[in-house]
Amino acid sequence: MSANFEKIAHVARGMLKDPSKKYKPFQGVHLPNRQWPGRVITKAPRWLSTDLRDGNQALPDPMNGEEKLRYFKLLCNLGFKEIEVGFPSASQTDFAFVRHLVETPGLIPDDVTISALSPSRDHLITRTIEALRGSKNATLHLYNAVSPLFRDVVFRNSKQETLELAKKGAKAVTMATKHAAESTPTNWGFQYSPETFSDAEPDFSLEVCEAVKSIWKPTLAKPIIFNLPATVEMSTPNTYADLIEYFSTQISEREKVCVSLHPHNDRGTAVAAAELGQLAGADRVEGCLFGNGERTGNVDLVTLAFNLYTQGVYPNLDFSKLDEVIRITEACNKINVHPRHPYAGNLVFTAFSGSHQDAISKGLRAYDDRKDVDPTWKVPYLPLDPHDVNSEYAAIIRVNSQSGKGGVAYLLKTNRGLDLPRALQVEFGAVVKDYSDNKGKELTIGEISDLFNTTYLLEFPGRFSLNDYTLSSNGPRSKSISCVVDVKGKNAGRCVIEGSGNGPMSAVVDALRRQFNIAFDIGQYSEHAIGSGNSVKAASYVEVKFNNTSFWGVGIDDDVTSSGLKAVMSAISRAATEGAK
Ligand SMILES: CC(=O)SCCNC(=O)CCNC(=O)[C@H](O)C(C)(C)COP(=O)(O)OP(=O)(O)OC[C@H]1O[C@@H](n2cnc3c(N)ncnc32)[C@H](O)[C@@H]1OP(=O)(O)O
Ligand SMILES: CC(C)C(=O)C(=O)O
Repeated sequence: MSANFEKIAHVARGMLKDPSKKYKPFQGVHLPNRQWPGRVITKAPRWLSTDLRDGNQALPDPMNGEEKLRYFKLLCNLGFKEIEVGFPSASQTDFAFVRHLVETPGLIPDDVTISALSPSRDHLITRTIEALRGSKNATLHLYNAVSPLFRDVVFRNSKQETLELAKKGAKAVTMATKHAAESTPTNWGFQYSPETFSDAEPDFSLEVCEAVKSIWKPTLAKPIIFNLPATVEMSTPNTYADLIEYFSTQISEREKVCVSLHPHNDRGTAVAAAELGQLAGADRVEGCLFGNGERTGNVDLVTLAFNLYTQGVYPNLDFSKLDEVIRITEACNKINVHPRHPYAGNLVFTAFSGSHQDAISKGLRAYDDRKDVDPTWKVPYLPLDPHDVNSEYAAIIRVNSQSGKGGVAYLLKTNRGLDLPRALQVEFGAVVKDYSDNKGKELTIGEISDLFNTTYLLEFPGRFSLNDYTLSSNGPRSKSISCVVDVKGKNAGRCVIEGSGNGPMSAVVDALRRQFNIAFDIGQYSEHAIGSGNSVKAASYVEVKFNNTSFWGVGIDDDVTSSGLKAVMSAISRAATEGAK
């Protein structure tokens, strides 16, 4: 055997220039009158989480009982009403876990149905029913593969033998559940999966399902679940939808049948297959959180749920605390959620690039301004409001050398309440870009904030800093100012400067010109409050112009006049430093 593997590995190395001899295109069902392309999904399907079965069987280290219980509780809290809790005939861990659920009062909510999977083998069916018996609601899930490949290679069975295997299993299930019902009051449901449905002849899948149905005899009140797995995803998702529509329209007594999907993600299109499958008539979807499961995984139920939600359809699953869901699934599965995972990855609400940040921050501002009259979510680049999954807006915008002024300004606004005028955004954006380019890494908000303080001399004063001031009025448009100014560098020391003008700004310009012979004009000026109540502060931004060169200054103080004067000192100190360079 090992010699064979070596040989295959040797022959198969490298991609073929002409793969057409080795790989054949999938032949789908002929369905010229297909209806699904014209439909829209308007309601959530029935969901079944198979995290504890298909997900668990695919883990390098399957969950232990404690982890399974934690996961089960999570699934119940999220709103799942059908949960496949394991493959109890496979291991004592699974069997004991299912018994623990059943035997511990209150663990399984009354409206939750647990289900367990069994191959079509008598002793395994008996053991599975042994595990489930006593649960208020339980689904016995029977499966056997029906495709030609499995018939030929795995089972070496004819079609007839495959059909007989399914019938034998179905009969064994009927017998065993009847027997179990004599001693325990379980409300039994039945599910059959023609495994490898996606690669089977559609008419043969139908034939097997009809045979199982005639044994289980579903009613309107107790429909049978036919779960039609894309055990392996075979082709583009439309081909799966065709198979589902074909099955859904051809199966007899459709009203007594729940058509269920179980898409795997081999081609990366399980989500699309599940959505098109619903258009094609399916009522129910099986999958796992974040797409865990065999190989490339089962369909991701989180993505499916949010795909509905962002079309305005409530999915009947509540992922409000998405961070907690991620934490628990990562801990139990020991597999991390990818940072780019739809809706859930820790980078999916994050923009580093300047034009994205600009559009997002404008979009968020526009949304905030109009949401009371029009709550429709329309923000560039963000299909979901991060608040709906408890994410902080601050996490959306992160800064590196690809970022622009808008993102930086957004962070200063959200983290420090500083609403920078556009021209100052441009100036400081360039400062941040230089800094991050040199650093070659993402900047934290702490670093950006420190850089802002250093650049605009908010913590360590520059050449000129305001110590105190007195303002007096000489009439309606005439003010005199006296400022105590600390000077660093040349002529260092403390001095008092005096001047007058039609307001405090023009008065301080006059005072600086008189005392230090500094001639400049005030360009743009703006101020705003930061915070509210007793702790309110004022932030002032001023542009000073020396000939054609402008420098921005920033001042923050409890007192609004003081913040303006500080902004002037900040600007002229920066000009003095730049002039000295
Ligand atoms: C697509 C899916 O995810 S299906 C679910 C798959 N999950 C699992 O297999 C997890 C748990 N499985 C197990 O623990 C084991 O495989 C068991 C307990 C079920 C069976 O173990 P074993 O008896 O040692 O059999 P083993 O796993 O080696 O091989 C499977 C055998 O069952 C047969 N088989 C496979 N599926 C089925 C089925 N649905 N119904 C009946 N027989 C089946 C195979 O043909 C093979 O038969 P063979 O021994 O005559 O060749
Ligand atoms: C048993 C079935 C439902 C399955 O897991 C699959 O085919 O992928």
